Amino acid sequence: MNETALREQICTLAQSLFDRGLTMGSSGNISVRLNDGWLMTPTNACLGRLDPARLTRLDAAGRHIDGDAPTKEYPLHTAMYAERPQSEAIVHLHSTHSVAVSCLPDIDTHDCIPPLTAYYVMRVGTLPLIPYHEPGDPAIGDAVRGLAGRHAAVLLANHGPIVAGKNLEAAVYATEELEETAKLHLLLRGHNPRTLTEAQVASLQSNFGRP
Ligand SMILES: O=C(O)[C@@H](O)C(=O)COP(=O)(O)O
Ligand SMILES: [Zn+2]
Repeated sequence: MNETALREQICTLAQSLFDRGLTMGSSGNISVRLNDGWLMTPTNACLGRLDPARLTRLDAAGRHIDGDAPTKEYPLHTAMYAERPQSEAIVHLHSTHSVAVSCLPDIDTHDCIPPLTAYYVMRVGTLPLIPYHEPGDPAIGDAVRGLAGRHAAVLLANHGPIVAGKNLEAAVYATEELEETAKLHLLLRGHNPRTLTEAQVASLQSNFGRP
């Protein structure tokens, strides 16, 4: 896809996420890798009303080339890309149920949501928790660096998910699946749900595992 088409795609998918209530106000940010840098959503922009011409372009060193000022989470996005050469896009939202899970005191920090459905395992896999950082804190890059190579999605404590994909559509689908599974997880708390077995998860990973 050329840069013009990528700009249009970012705005179209961002608006779709916003219109369906998957992030609110000016929360959330999206980026896409280019040959020589990245396109990112600007800071303080509403994902429902992005202008393709005002998206931020950063060069390969993370310098602001044109467009509005970048999302304050650009160090988080660039750290994740550095660990994931196979990923071409990243989505961060404040999707309500995922944020709710990120605030629970008793979650498994190595994998915040159990394997409830096959589609969740196929799209998201395991979901580690990154300790709380202030939004925009570049130190979060260090926390992500140890995990993002092995995990396409991580959950920021008391904040929300950040999800990488082989392209923007894949990152959006995975973020949506994470949110729906977070909702299921909260609905099922206290009901001792049957989860997929280790063998079932291993089979899904080998048949459908994400890069
Ligand atoms: O939670 C935050 O402040 C950021 O992670 C966010 O979601 C929106 O920040 P900008 O992308 O800088 O608008
Ligand atoms: Zn955020």
